[in-house]
Amino acid sequence: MKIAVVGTGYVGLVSGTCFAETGNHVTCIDIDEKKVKKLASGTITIYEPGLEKIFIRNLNEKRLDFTTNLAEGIKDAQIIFLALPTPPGEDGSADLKYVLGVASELGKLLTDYKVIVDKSTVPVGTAEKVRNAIAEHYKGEFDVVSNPEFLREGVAVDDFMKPDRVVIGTTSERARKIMGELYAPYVRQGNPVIYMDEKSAELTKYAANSFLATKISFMNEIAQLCERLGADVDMVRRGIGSDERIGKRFLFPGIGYGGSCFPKDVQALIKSAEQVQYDFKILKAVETVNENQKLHLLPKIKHYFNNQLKGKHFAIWGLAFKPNTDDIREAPALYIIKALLAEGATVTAFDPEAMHNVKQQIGNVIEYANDQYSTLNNADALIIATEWNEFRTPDFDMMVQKMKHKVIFDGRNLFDVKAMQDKGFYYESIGRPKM
Ligand SMILES: NC(=O)c1ccc[n+]([C@@H]2O[C@H](COP(=O)([O-])OP(=O)(O)OC[C@H]3O[C@@H](n4cnc5c(N)ncnc54)[C@H](O)[C@@H]3O)[C@@H](O)[C@H]2O)c1
Ligand SMILES: O=c1ccn([C@@H]2O[C@H](COP(=O)(O)OP(=O)(O)O[C@H]3O[C@H](CO)[C@@H](O)[C@H](O)[C@H]3O)[C@@H](O)[C@H]2O)c(=O)[nH]1
Repeated sequence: MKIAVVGTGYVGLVSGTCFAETGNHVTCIDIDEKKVKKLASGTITIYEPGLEKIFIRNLNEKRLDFTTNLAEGIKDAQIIFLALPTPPGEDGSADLKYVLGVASELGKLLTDYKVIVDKSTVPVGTAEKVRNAIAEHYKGEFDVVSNPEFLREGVAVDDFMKPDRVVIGTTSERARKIMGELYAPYVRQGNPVIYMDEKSAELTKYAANSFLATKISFMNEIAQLCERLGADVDMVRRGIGSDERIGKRFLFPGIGYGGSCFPKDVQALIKSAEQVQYDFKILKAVETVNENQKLHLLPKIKHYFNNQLKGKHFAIWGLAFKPNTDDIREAPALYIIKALLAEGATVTAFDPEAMHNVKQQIGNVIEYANDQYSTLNNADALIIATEWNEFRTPDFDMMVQKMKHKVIFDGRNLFDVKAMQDKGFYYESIGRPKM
């Protein structure tokens, strides 16, 4: 099939590459000239495990190409995906200006039947708005389908190639057939395609993210209780996770959920509810808990240093909002850094993939180290903000040699509490006894 993908960010690039991998011809379109130039010349623009290999393969086999020209990019496409940003607007609701802007441009360009697919995360009613924006300029036949994306950064290729499910929202038989054909290679791997109407598909995406965010905030509150009552959240997590109705996944407490999706999507669903006079109480609490959790380590740190952080030097391991990505959008580490700097402390940080993005965003207000151990020179304490695998079994002897004090505040519960005590560290983590 011939496919166009408008927007070549995390979702657009992964979707486009993975659609090419199953034999389709994909043209990716982006307004960012620099990005398109890089991609067209074979340089990948995001860090996503496993993506580069299939990106290069499909580029070389001429199933994948890149352009800034929308008209050229969609000319031969049977299906046009919109993988455009939907950032929070001023009031927190999803800003549709990118999606509707492109829809309107498409209206001026269409000359024959095409399926336009909302892959972006968009509020209920957006398919209708996209349809209207196109129909304002184009009187011929076309369909608008909602096909939300559920991939996670860091495992995006796997999630896309072997999705738990594919949700296709359309009431058009013609569009349903085309979308069914496109996703057939994935269905053959035993994963369901779930067909529904556009509105239900749109809401499914927000419901999924909000439910997962709720799970995390719930566990973060259980962790708070554990700290106050002397229980161990690791034990509680295992104890409840083995109940199949609860499930083992997404029960890890930490320093709050970040990323480009959960914070904005929870906020957008609260706003959508407000617009139909519904007060989504649970989600509001989920958001508040998360805001507090991002700085949960701060009082612990301040307490340890007798409220005197001025002049103290902190090492930070991990800047990305989660491991295996260079994405720092809403990364808890950035909130911690801001708070430490405001208290007069200094920071040296290391992240395997995200440092270039942090440098771009906050510049040289902190120092950047070339490896995890170099952050520790003269550090009064180490703060762990992202659970990269390489942080899990560090050389503790080397750490001790470099650090001024053997103090660790772990926002991701990487180490065994008792083992840290045996090694002589002062070690505080989330929802577990402190040693
Ligand atoms: N990042 C994720 O893990 C993820 C997963 C599922 C769904 N989503 C949703 O997918 C959508 C896209 O997210 P993302 O993370 O890929 O965003 P992104 O910011 O990484 O990428 C968006 C791209 O669109 C381009 N763009 C902006 N305006 C354009 C225009 N007029 N024409 C062509 N290109 C244009 C930008 O230059 C950018 O490259 C959002 O709605 C998001 O909520 C994201
Ligand atoms: O038990 C857990 C699991 C996750 N997190 C945090 O939650 C955030 C989000 O993690 P994750 O869901 O793995 O990453 P995303 O790439 O943001 O993916 C989410 O957001 C995407 C964009 O909408 C969806 O497509 C995915 O299905 C959804 O998982 C991160 O800050 C994690 O550290 C926890 O604190 N505890």
